[in-house]
Amino acid sequence: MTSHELETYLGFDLSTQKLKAVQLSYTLDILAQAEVKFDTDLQGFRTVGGVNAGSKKQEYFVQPVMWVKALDMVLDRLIVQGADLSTVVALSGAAQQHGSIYWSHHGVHILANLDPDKFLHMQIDDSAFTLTRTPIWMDGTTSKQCHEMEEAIGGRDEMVKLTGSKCYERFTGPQIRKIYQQRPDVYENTERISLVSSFLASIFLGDVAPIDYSDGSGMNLLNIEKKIWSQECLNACAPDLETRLGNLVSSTEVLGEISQFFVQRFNFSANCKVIAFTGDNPSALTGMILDRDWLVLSLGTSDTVMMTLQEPPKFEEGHVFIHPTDTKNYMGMLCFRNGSLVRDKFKQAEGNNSWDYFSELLELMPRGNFGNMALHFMNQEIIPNVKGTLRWNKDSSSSNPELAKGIAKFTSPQTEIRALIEGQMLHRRAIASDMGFLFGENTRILATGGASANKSIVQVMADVFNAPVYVQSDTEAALMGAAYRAKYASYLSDEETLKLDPEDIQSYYTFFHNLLPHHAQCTRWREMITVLMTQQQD
Ligand SMILES: Nc1ncnc2c1ncn2[C@@H]1O[C@H](COP(=O)(O)OP(=O)(O)O)[C@@H](O)[C@H]1O
Ligand SMILES: O=C(CO)[C@@H](O)[C@H](O)COP(=O)(O)O
Repeated sequence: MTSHELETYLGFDLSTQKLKAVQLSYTLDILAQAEVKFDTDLQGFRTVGGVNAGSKKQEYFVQPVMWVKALDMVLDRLIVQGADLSTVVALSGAAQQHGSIYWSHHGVHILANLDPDKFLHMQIDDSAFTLTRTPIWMDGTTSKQCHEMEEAIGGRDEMVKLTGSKCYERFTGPQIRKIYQQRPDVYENTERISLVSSFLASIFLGDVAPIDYSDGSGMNLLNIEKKIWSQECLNACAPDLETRLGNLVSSTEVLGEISQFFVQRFNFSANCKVIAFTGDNPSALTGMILDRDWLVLSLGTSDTVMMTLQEPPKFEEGHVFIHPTDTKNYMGMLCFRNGSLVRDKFKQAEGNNSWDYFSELLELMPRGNFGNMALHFMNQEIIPNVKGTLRWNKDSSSSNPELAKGIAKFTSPQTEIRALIEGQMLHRRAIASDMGFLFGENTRILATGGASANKSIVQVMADVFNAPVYVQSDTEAALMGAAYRAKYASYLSDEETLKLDPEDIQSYYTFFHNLLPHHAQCTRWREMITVLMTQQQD
């Protein structure tokens, strides 16, 4: 074994409910894994689903000290699992997007002066933060600030054009503005502001870490075409913000070497590199190792679509982030609220509360459902912003008053179920196309999330998207993506790579395919993938 082959990589994912860690070998096999669940492992913080609800409607926060304590624990658990951290050459991480952490002057000082004889949480305690209850992505209390920021820069279209998203309540810019307006003392005393991802990176680095382009795209503050902070948006948010945010970096940037604290307490090598941390959604895209032809369709509680785009679309209701591994490209993300919860309701109402029976009914009807169609937005949908149900049949046309009214109900449960699933898939396809995804011969769909276990639903997906569908059962793409980026960033910063002509430096996608040539598409997941469908004939 060469000395290179002994190298390992570490990835972290600080998601809403838990902190996870994985150590990968040189050949990307899992050596050790550990996790800390906030609700059960850190009960003192009284979280439900990883968060604390505030006294106001839509108010959600977390005490950042809980995350610090979770880091102490997850590293201990990794070691108990047999992890030898002295072999880690690079580490990176992912975290829930949009949350903001407010460092005090003391906090920044403490980061650089950690004592290896003490736990992290005994040093990075409440006094490290000017705000001890940090707003997270679930918080929806900033409608006023969203409106003000859009107004200030010339309207919603301008916000979408500059930052890739209209102002959303959970996005960091409106959240920071709320703190500036409602807690001016806190804002004044805040030395630096981190995202959850850069907060975690900061602890490893022993210094406040820069925000990366991809996660920074979820703030309504970053000009995604120029890859710089947008002065218009900063001005619309809060004064003297740029110095508090610091520089931006690419998501594969080497930030520096790990802090001495970790060398002495956990036996890391002093040369271990800390790579920029990013948001969990961009990190999930890197964990799947997909090229441009792939569309990810996650069928979880809500349905989420992710894609790579060459141009930033001016699309009001989606999110456009700078791509995490190819900064010339963009990542498009669409969220649909009426996903599994609607499918669950139909399973109960029409399918005897059984997925098997639901699937039988779905398969009873042919593709196209004899022209019977439906769209069910039981909750207010995000795209389009509507609520309600519309059913129609092959005789309905725009001149037909039945279309406007909608048909009350189809006559058979199988027609209902087929109309629901075909309607959902057609809707996702149409919006992905509006966002700029180019469907073609090479299109591949990667299905994930709870409902991707249902082969009848996946079959409809293949029919509607007219493309092969692959099912990914592993749900830890964000975590794996973090460890993969650690490896790729090590390659990019390796002396041999730095000598290469820029043309000869491998892209992220090529790098992983060359590394694991026996793995076809979706390298790391191959053993879990079943090709369920090839192209369908009409
Ligand atoms: N066999 C199945 N067929 C269709 N849907 C399923 C099946 N099994 C689970 N689901 C759906 O998966 C959903 C949960 O998906 P999951 O990805 O675990 O959610 P989360 O968003 O919480 O991660 C459930 O609400 C359920 O509707
Ligand atoms: O707000 C968003 C994306 O815009 C969420 O997806 C968060 O990034 C939280 O992710 P999880 O921890 O729940 O996976």
